Amino acid sequence: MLEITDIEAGYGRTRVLHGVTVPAGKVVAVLGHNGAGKTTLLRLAIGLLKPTKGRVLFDGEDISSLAPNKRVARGMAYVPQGQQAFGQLTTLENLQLVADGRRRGKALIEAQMARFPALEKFATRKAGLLSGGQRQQLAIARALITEPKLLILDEPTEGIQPTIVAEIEQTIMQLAGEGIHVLLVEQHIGFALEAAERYVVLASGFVTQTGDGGLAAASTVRAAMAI
Ligand SMILES: Nc1ncnc2c1ncn2[C@@H]1O[C@H](COP(=O)(O)OP(=O)(O)OP(=O)(O)O)[C@@H](O)[C@H]1O
Repeated sequence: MLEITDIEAGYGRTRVLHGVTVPAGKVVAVLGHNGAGKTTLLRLAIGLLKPTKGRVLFDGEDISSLAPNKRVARGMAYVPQGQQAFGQLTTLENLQLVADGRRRGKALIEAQMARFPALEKFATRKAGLLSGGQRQQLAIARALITEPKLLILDEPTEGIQPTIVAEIEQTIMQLAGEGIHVLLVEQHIGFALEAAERYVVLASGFVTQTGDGGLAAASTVRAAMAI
């Protein structure tokens, strides 16, 4: 699906990613401390940033210079940090904004409401009044309405109450079961490794470790991150 090979990228003259390679996998977790370059890597994956060296492959095709909208059209979806939603619109209206004009738009909304019962419960509530966790579920639901092959999630559990963290973890595992690939940035190592098939650890823009996911990898990762 997505393969990122030997990437150099940054902002202006500042190079942030140095020779970064991310293996393919159903769920791939990107771990690392603040400022390690995790968000930069996701921005590169969706095309908001172009590499100065290296390749981004999607379904075997080099998409390194493809614009973000074209990547979305090919089946990539990106949920940035921060539980973004249109706060003055209701939950349902937020979903309709993405679903309108799509064949089966109504069915796509219903499927996401079935996945996230809180969204159905609060369908008529303004998104600005939802909890952070519910808004994150809304952001993920909006992305899923585009029927992606690959969902890119930037810190989906940041600042969210533990019950919804568990629900989001369940969702990620379900998605993998449905054949949707996930590229995930997370600060919660246990959460990320439990869900991940593969992981990479980034430090100062370099990959310092890569391996198979699963909770057994947690101590190795914590040692690599010195925490
Ligand atoms: N738009 C930008 N212009 C210049 N430098 C940037 C920009 N965005 C990020 N950086 C720098 O790139 C480096 C990596 O930032 P990035 O946000 O990718 O890290 P991160 O691992 O996602 O951190 P966090 O966990 O805090 O979100 C940092 O040194 C940051 O200051």
